[in-house]
Amino acid sequence: MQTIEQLEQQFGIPGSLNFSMGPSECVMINIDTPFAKARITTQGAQILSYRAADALHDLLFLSHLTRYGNRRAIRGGVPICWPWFGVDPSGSGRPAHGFARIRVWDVTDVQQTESGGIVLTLNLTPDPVDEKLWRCAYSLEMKIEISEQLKLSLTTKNLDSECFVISQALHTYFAVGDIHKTQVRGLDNHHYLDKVENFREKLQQGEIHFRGEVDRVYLDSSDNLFIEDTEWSRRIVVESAGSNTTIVWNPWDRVTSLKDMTDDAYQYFVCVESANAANDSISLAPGESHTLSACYRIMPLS
Ligand SMILES: O=P(O)(O)OC[C@H]1O[C@@H](O)[C@H](O)[C@@H](O)[C@@H]1O
Repeated sequence: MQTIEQLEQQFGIPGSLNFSMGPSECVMINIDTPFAKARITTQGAQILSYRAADALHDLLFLSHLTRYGNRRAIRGGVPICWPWFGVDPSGSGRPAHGFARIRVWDVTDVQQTESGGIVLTLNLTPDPVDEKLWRCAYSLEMKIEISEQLKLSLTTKNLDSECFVISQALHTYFAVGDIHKTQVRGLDNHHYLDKVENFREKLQQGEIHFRGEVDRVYLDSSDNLFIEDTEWSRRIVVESAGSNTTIVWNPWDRVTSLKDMTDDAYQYFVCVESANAANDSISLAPGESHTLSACYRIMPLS
């Protein structure tokens, strides 16, 4: 495992990027650019915070009660669900949303852009500890660009001699001022699987409002999405590529069953996840690769 000293020596940029030890020995990457401040942990290559220089609020929600540490899922920011999204598709009791979010990733590259942004690369490679969970050889790379936008891209490469199938998601927890005053636009007229009603297929009409638990897998959704938050007067633009599925999730009163969130936490976030899931799972032949990416921008709500 890379130590703080090694990381600092190899990748630190005085004044712009440093490494520190967070709770439960999670390595934190602290970034300060002219555009935004951000915090990322090598646990799950998870972005925990992104706050634009002139912004009053973080783009991302992070639970006060989240737990940290090896093989624990962090509640908030941008968890990476990989190599499967949701419950174990084989039904054999493997962890929900795969194992990428509970593993420590390696930092492999840091670049500063001409305008002062930062591009960070983290990699995950097979580890004997996960052999029982996933036998295929792969490489997984996450690139995170911190600039006036937050850009993410997750590339899976099949290094095996056999084909394999993945589903995946960038399970982003967007912070909102008040979920009651939030709507998601861009999914009008799209079919979705309603997980709250045992995956019944339904048709979205108009924008999504939140008045109770929402847990939906939108199919064939590749257009830009807009999270409009009147409490904070901001619109978040979500632009995805390599993805035809969007998950929209808010647990509402089911939050009380989640030990790593306070009972009122559901009021302050919505998950809008760029994904490949359901009929959009990705099959990769040996040597093939696939990139799932997302770009987030904040605009004033006029
Ligand atoms: O508690 P977890 O494993 O992080 O999952 C949170 C939620 O993640 C969403 O993506 C799923 O659609 C929900 O069904 C799930 O409850």
